[in-house]
Amino acid sequence: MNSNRPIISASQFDAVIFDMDGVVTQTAHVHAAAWKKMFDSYLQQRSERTGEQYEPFSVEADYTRYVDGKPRYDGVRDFLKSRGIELPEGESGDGPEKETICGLGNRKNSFFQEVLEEQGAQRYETTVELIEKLKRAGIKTAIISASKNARKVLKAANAHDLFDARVDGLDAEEMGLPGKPAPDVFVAAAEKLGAAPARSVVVEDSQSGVQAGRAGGFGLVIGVDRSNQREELARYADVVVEDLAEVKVEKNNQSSEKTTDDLPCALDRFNDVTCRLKNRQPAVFLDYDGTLTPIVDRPEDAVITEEMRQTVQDLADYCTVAIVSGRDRRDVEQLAGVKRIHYAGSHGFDIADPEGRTMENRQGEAFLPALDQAEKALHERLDSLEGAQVERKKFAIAVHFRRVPESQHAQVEQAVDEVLAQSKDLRKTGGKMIHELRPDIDWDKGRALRWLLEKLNLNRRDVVPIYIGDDLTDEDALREIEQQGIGILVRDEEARPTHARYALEDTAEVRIFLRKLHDFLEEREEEDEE
Ligand SMILES: O=P(O)(O)OC[C@H]1O[C@H](O[C@H]2O[C@H](CO)[C@@H](O)[C@H](O)[C@H]2O)[C@H](O)[C@@H](O)[C@@H]1O
Repeated sequence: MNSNRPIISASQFDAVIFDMDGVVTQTAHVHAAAWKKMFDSYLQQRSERTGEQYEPFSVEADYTRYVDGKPRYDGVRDFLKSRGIELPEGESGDGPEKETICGLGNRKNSFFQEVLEEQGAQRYETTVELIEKLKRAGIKTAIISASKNARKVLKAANAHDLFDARVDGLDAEEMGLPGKPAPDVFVAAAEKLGAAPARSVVVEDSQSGVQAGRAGGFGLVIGVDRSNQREELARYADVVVEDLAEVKVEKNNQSSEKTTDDLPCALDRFNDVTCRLKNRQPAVFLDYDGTLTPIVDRPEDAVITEEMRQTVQDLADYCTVAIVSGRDRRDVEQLAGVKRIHYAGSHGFDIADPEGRTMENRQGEAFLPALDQAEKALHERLDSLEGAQVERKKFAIAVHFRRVPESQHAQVEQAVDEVLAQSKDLRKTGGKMIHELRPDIDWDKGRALRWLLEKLNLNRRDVVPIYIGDDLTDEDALREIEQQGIGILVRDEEARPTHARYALEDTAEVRIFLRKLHDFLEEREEEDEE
């Protein structure tokens, strides 16, 4: 069993759509018995008439070879050919008594229905267990099938009551839906459940089925490999399992309830990350302080290690990378020293492209006079206070109190509040041992991230934004990509609510994660080139 099990999380998905045959029900033995009954009786009649002897239908040898998975009439034709028999095609309306390809096919179908009634069908109990877990997690389920016998099969397998919605062969005919690999039946099932395809999962055991799931823009496509076709399924599936017992279900951890302590480790779940990246490209957004460098006493001492710098630089060869910092853009550009990437400074008010050209985003300019005034007033009040540090960024001012004795922290805050009171254009935000004054407009790291995605034409289904950050201001960005992307928090000792999905413990783990991501993308590109 795969130790990196795929996860269906209620925070990410509203619905799961199951294919019937091979995923929920096991009807191969029913089909095999019906084929045998039909072919053997036909061969017997023919022998009596012609005097020729024919080898009867063998379930072991002939089923997979001539009829399994094939449209009904193709199966009849191919098996008869193996016995040296050729028959006219006939028409789909031919009665079961007719000696035509269609007639014998229809005879098999009526035997199938008889055998189904006599012997029943079986269901995969691990699939049923998964459906029950999904229900408990509040995730809706639907069943789809191309078969016009689906209702009978489900009833025979005692699986007819398991689902919230159904789109089978009869429904598809009535609705005029094309079959797989067209995605229409899956999309219709999602619609019946009131779920968007992007927030729905498709579970399929056939190649045309996973292809349909991918074509429909479903958020996750799980291939179930029942017949040794892992590679073929993996062409379109995000993940392939041998059995649905491998799939985990996570109940909804509403962001407001979820805390940093609840997050699984992004390194342990790296397989989930690569699953999300199947046929998609990441766009990586990185915070600086606390993420690429450990937090230190003085902001000017937060120097990136050469190893980290090189890792980010290498990653930038394979995907879009941006450093999104609260620092002044030029300051963080210099400290990070990574070339040919995007930089967003002052919490996203100041953005430059990989050539260092400022990107058009002029919202902060109007606030420069207010910031200049506030900077002056803060220096007047705080320069004499031991340990206090006023850090001017182009579009924000940080007041650091990490080195101020705790007994004087209130004094720092009071000074900041007094300066704030003098300006109607600024607002106060917090961070790690800092107070910040920023333009009082609806702009933050999250808005900047969205702006960059739009600007770089990365706001697409085949792009997965990944954001890594540690501070409160990073939550704006983590919230922005909560559904669409992968948010990773660099954890602190103290737990707090978060919009991240995974956690890393420190900057060393951030580097390992980024290196693994680089290696994954590099390997994938090499494989694509082969
Ligand atoms: O968005 P970021 O890149 O994480 O920037 C947030 C703030 O980081 C810096 O301050 C923090 O790191 C300092 C150095 O480790 C530390 O001394 C301070 O206590 C932290 O708050 C930076 O100086 C600020 O301008 C950024 O807003």
